[in-house]
Amino acid sequence: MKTSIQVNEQEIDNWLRWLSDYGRSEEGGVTRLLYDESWAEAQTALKDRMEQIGLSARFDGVGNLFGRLEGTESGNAILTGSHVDTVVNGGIYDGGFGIIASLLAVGYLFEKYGKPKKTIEVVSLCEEEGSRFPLAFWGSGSITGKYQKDESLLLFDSANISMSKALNNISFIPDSDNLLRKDIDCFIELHIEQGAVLEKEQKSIGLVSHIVGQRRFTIKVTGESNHAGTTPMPYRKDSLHIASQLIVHALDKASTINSLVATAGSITASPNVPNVIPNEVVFTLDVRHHDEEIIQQYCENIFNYFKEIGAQKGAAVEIDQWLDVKPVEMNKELTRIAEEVVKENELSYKTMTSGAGHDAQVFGTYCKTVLLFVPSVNGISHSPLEYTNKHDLKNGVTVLIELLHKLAY
Ligand SMILES: NC(=O)NC(NC(N)=O)C(=O)[O-]
Ligand SMILES: [Zn+2]
Ligand SMILES: [Zn+2]
Repeated sequence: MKTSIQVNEQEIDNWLRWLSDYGRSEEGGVTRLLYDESWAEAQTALKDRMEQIGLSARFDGVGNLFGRLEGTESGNAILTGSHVDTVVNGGIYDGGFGIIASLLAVGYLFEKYGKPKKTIEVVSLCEEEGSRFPLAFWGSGSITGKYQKDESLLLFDSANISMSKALNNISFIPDSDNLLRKDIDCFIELHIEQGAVLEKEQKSIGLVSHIVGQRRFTIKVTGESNHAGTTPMPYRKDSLHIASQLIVHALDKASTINSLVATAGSITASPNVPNVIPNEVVFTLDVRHHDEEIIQQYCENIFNYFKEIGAQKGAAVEIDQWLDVKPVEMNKELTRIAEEVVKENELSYKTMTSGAGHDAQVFGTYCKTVLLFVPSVNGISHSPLEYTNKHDLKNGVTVLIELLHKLAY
């Protein structure tokens, strides 16, 4: 039997477009990087929205924003939301949808049923993508104790601005210095799939059983600058030539391992001049698989090769790992309840693994966690072309409302 919940499709779309105006890029995407101006404006505007729907809103010391609807019974809070930051020129749904959906869901429940038994908190997590500083999941990582604030504040972005300076430049008032939350019952994240599986299989909802593990590295190859015309090929220590060989090896090797993916997404050469042999190349490597052992073997293998090539060519190869998130299984019981809701609403669904990283992965090792997907048109994400049909957004919000209703009322 279908339930009587009526969600207005247009309202979801309006709210998403409203949020995406903070950081709108020329290409029609969104760039909201941790602690930049658009980020600060978006969080402040979200705080106002929270207050408008009757939540008591507050920031913690790293800029996570919580909107709390106090329950009538004492006990730990149900947390629902996603991340407010984006990649550079990303889409409007990644992260934003989970926050907007949670606000709409909690607003709807409060209006229709009044106070819940269990406290519900909507969270707009400050950072997940790793787009500005060499760390990711800063929001969920701070709440769950994965990160120590003092150490992370010493990190620098590509413009050489420290995280501590970036944080000081924006004006939000944290309500306490305490980041770690010990009063969370469970975390619910609704997110776009960012892949094409649901669309291809014509399913409305994805129930995530596992999230892949992920490691990220920055690799620096130091060779020697010299004249591009007078230095014969055998005499060179060309850092870009060496880095290319390393990248090709890493990616070719990845292609031979089932389900493993590796990406060299960022590269800079110095001095980056046409007629100078580059003395230094810095590139990143992002490695993912659902089996930690396979990630481990792959990394050992390629980094041995990196060292060998470096030694052979007389160049230094430094490998700095700055992200390590393990593959995580979502909570079976919560996922079963979500499945029940999906079935009650006569929605088609698929149980699946997530190849993208999510805050749910960090919460997943800390408290009961469920991750739900709605389809992405053409599977496109991290792009201004990211899109989800309005009726799919609506299905997601409906499921979230009912799940929260079952858990909190
Ligand atoms: N859902 C995401 O887009 N997550 C991304 N960001 C992190 N931190 O994993 C990613 O790269 O998969
Ligand atoms: Zn993303
Ligand atoms: Zn995301």
